Amino acid sequence: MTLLNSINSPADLRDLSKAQLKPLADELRAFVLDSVSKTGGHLSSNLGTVELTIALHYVFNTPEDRIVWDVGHQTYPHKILTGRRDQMHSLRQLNGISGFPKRDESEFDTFGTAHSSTSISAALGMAVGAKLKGESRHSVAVIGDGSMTAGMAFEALNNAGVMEDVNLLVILNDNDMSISPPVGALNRYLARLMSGKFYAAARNVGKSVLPPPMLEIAKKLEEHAKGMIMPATMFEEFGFNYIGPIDGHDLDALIPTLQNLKALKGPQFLHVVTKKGQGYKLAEADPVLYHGPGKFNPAEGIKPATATKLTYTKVFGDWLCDMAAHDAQLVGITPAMREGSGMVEFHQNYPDRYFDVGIAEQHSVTFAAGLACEGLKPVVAIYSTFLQRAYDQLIHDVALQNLDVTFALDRAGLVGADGATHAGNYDLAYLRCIPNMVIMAASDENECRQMLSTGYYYKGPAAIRYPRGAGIGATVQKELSTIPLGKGEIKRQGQQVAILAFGSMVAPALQAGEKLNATVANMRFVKPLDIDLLKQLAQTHDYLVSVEEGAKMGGAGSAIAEALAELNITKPLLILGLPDEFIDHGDATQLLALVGLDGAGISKSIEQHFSLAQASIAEPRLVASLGKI
Ligand SMILES: Cc1ncc(C[n+]2csc(CCOP(=O)(O)OP(=O)(O)O)c2C)c(N)n1
Ligand SMILES: CC(=O)[C@@H](O)[C@H](O)COP(=O)(O)O
Ligand SMILES: [Mg+2]
Repeated sequence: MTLLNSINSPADLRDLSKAQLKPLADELRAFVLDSVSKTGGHLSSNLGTVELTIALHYVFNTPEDRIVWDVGHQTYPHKILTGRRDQMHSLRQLNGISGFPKRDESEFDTFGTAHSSTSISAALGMAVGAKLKGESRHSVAVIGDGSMTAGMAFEALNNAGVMEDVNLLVILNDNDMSISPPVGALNRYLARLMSGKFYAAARNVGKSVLPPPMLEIAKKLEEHAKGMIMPATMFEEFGFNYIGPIDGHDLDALIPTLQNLKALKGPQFLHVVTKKGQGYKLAEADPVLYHGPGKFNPAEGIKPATATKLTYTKVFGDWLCDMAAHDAQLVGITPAMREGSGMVEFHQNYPDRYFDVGIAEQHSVTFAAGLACEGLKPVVAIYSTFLQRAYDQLIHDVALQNLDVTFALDRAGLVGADGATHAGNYDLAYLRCIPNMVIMAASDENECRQMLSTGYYYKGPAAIRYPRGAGIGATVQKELSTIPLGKGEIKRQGQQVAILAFGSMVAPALQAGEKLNATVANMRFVKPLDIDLLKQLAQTHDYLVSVEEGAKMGGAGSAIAEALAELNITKPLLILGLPDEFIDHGDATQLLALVGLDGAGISKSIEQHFSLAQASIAEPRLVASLGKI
């Protein structure tokens, strides 16, 4: 690893000869594979951006020139070349480096990303910022073909295409893959562009050898010629100078092309073609499996899992198939997360009722609204964090019209290795204030299935939230039974303290309940809240505690506080949940313990808050004066 070890910043890279870049790429690719196999993380996309990363840092004067990586799951080569090689072992772990670009991690991470399709907007902002400040630096957005499908990318193209004198380069990294195979008309269009490869390649050869003044003339001639022999590309119609497609693994093509593009003014568009998983045969053959693997042995590849625990995602996927068999009106929608949302089987079994709409969360929700208008029963399977993108659609298109759409909200709460960008911490707060919404939080696998049926049969918008990964190991019944709307249940009867727990917090609340001899209620519904149960618990206990795996501000605890105020009940209430700060990556169990949301943390908070340690829990009268109904 001699070359790679000598690169501690892109300045070192720029000291290398062009001949050294290919061997460097080989070392970098081997390093990425070795490193990800030890930590887990996004693999296929990173193997595919090795040469592009080298070429960008070689040609552009980073960090003065800005590179904005879309999503940022493909930035491991970038991290390695920008001084973080020795920290890769800590990737996505507590106190380690992030799996995505982060502005406070490195000056080379010009923009924090992880939710897709933001790069062109951000790079355009930087390009206009440079222009307004009289600076001549370049801004480059690198966006994948999957991420290109989102409306936001087109909003940015639309804006950028009329800015004639900005130093903006958009690079489309086309590997003909999203996480799963790409979908939609854009994908079909890009394939058509690829089939015009010969013409495009011929153009590029001319462009890559000509000096800038000649290039301008060549461009004019080419435009003239194109007008006669073939239509301009869509990107040219948007006002960009389109170059490509070129081979994104060929440094001899990438470097001169980037050098030439750097010399041109105005919005430039480079279409590069790469292979997801490049250089590691197993990932090339199955880029889906190797998109975001856990640890594995690269010599053997990922082994089929033996007797893995049932995940909530699988509970949803099974329920979807069963409900689809039961009700022909059911249609399932995913914004580009077929595997992550557990919809592979549904896709296989019900191809005509399965809709992968691409990375288009906003569209997915309004599309569901339209289907509901026609009497169909749409189920939108979406990660809690990605539903944030479709907030107006949820309010304006679904809830306001009280349309019958079921939202299966996966990855609710802390997600672990992906960190703050992907944490589903806000759904309870942002959903709760929307009229007509029913909101449920599953405390175990069987309840998740029951809640999905309950939400499905509720005639209006309903959301069921459940966490990433496995549950507590509850047996899932086969029938499609429901639970009574707006009704919680008491799981443990204690005294003095009543813990009102939501979803994933029921299990640790029960542990705390054992320690404190507290009553524990599984509230089940954040909306409608079980007011009768709340009143009963307030009447029979001295202290109330709410606990949720979500932002404390505006969440389920706030709902309880509001309800108590409306009922004119004065009772000490401790609200436990996630603090008002972004929580970085790390193991989810570890993170929950750190924020005090494990059994020990919950009981400790209760003891401290109500000074229960000093006052014996067996003698409740000693502390009862703190509050009364
Ligand atoms: C708004 C949003 N929706 C969904 C995702 C999940 N996601 C992450 S990467 C990805 C596929 C992106 O495809 P592409 O941009 O082509 O990159 P590739 O994985 O092919 O390198 C998806 C759907 C996301 N990060 N952001
Ligand atoms: C980059 C991205 O957004 C996805 O790849 C995400 O990391 C998947 O998360 P899960 O592993 O929870 O499905
Ligand atoms: Mg792609």
